[in-house]
Amino acid sequence: MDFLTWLINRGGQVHPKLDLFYTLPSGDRGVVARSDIPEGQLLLLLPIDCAIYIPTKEEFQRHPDAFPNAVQYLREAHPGLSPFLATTLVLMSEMTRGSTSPWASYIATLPPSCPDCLLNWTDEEKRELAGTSLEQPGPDPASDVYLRLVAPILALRKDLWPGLVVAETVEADRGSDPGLTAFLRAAGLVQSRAFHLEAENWVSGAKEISRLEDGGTQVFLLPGIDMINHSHNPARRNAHLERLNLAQAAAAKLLDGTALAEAQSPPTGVEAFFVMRTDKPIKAGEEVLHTYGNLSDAQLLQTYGFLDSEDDFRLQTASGAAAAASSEGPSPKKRAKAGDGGDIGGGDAYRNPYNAALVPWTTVDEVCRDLLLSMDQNPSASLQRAKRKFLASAGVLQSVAPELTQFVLLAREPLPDELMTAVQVLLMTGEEFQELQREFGGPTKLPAGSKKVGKGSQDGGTTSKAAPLVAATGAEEASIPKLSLGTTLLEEDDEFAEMVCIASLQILAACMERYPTDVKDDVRLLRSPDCTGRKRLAVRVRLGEKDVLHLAKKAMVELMKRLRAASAGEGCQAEENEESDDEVAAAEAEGAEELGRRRASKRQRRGLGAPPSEEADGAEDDENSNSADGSDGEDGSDSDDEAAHELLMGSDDSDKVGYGAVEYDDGIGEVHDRGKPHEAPKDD
Ligand SMILES: C[S@@+](CC[C@H](N)C(=O)[O-])C[C@H]1O[C@@H](n2cnc3c(N)ncnc32)[C@H](O)[C@@H]1O
Repeated sequence: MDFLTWLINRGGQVHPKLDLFYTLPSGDRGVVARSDIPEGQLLLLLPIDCAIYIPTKEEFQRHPDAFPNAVQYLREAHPGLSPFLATTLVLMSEMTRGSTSPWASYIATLPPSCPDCLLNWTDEEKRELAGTSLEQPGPDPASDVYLRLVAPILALRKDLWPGLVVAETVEADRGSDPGLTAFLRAAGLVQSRAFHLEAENWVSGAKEISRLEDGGTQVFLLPGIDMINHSHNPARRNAHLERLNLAQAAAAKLLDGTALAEAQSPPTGVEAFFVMRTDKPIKAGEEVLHTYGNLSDAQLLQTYGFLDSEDDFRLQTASGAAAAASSEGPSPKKRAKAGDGGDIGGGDAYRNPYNAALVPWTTVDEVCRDLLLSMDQNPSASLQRAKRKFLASAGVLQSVAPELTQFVLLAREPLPDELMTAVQVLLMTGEEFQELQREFGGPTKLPAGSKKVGKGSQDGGTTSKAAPLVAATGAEEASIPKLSLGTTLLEEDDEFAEMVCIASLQILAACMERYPTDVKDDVRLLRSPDCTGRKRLAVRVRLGEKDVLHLAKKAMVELMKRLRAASAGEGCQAEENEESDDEVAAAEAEGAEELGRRRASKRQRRGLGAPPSEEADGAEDDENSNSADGSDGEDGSDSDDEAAHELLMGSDDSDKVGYGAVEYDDGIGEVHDRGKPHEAPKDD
């Protein structure tokens, strides 16, 4: 049966003017309007029983027979399996059932593979990603997950995956193992095509909804709807996806004329609908596009195997022409100086505003310790431990395995407050740290007068004056307040501020060093006509990360200049200053020893949050400057009854895989760890 007939027989709808399987000039497939389609029109409607997904316990208990046998088995025998892996196994099951599968018509529409997904990259190709957040040290994660988690399940219930030969070891040649080959194809398809209910995604900053009770975000393979491509560019996007319950769909008269409307009662399990509608008029020949989320280049590459068009990310020109995507570009004067193209890359520069760079806690810790050592301070191991524990309990580091925390720097927020807070705490003397702990009063007690704020709406806390001491984690429901030092202490103590700025610049420099190529090499490569395919994708990912580090460095220099100006009483506006690489370099080269000598005489700083006082400074000069050891430092909308859910695409198991994996360790899902103490800025 052809796909459209299958869909309509099952109560689905497709706009008659849509070509679902159009071959685009790029060779990829996409959905295109055959003739003009007005705004607000229904493009596709899909009853939920057409989707392949793992139901919640409640959904499953309501209609256990409405789901395929593989779903029943996995729900009952492997409830702890990540939704990503479980959905992959269900898809594999339907694929191996061939024409007997109720999804055979859908499966026939699927591409043979997701060509550039990282799962398909050779080791040599992956080496181009060295130093980036996509670098995968250690064994191939897909083969590892297959052997560890998937193969034993396949072997136990051969009837659910008929005809699949399961090897006990993975051959060096991946292609020679049919079980692994089938798994890689299904995993790539789920990764590049599945939707989750609203991104619980640090890049988009969206809310967490629709999770399975064992953790992990539900993912849905949505036949037909998954033919629609992504665009990051709001000017090109023209459609969006919603999930409606039965009453909502009926009220909107969406079911009129469908097989469902004629049925006396809907088939069991059909309690929701996925609906794709036009946001604006679509012209004949135009491609239907929606967004898979506000994703960094690394996320797009890892999950979907492509990057957005460079044209969509072109930075503003000196003449002031609007950038397609960047919401905050440098001033025209600065752009002109940078070659009309922004920070790195010269005149042809572009920037994905959702790009990110990761700064590992271990680098932050090491740089701060080395800086203190160079200043003749030797922070004891117990003080270091106490600080780490405190930062974890105060929400600055992830609570599970805080040492695996990676701070997320975004192009739009290059100096996250969590990083600045961590650096400040690490550079505090033992007395200062004790005082901070006393004032903070532990992770659940707010100091009097402090207030909870959602950080996402702030300016990133990097240059804001007198940031509140305690900020909530950003989510409305967050109950644990989070330590946020802002720049108050830096404004009060210029030498401490210098230490923090120098350490931060050294941290950024250390992160830049982990890439085997420098920015100039990458820019040169991108300009070369030979840099195509996967190599170009890799170069763009690493250049995007370096760009974020570079932005962070610039922001740090701005902060340093502003603090120095404020300290000198000039009231100078840092924004007006023209920074240069020389100044950045000079800031980095600042002698820590000299700073240490100056600071040693003022070790006992005034109380946290207290107003600056000359007497206090004078008194401090006579105090013993040795640091003491610190004390221990212990010291929705998922309901079907609600309005339509916004949906974003993605096999969002990312809090379970990749960095700092906690509950699941699939190792092959998305790259970014939601456990990171980072709250992304809201989408525009
Ligand atoms: C959900 S599928 C979309 C349908 C897909 N084009 C097909 O032929 O089946 C996602 C995949 O489409 C491709 N894709 C989507 N948006 C794209 C874009 N803006 N540029 C390039 N490829 C894109 C990528 O291969 C991605 O993994």
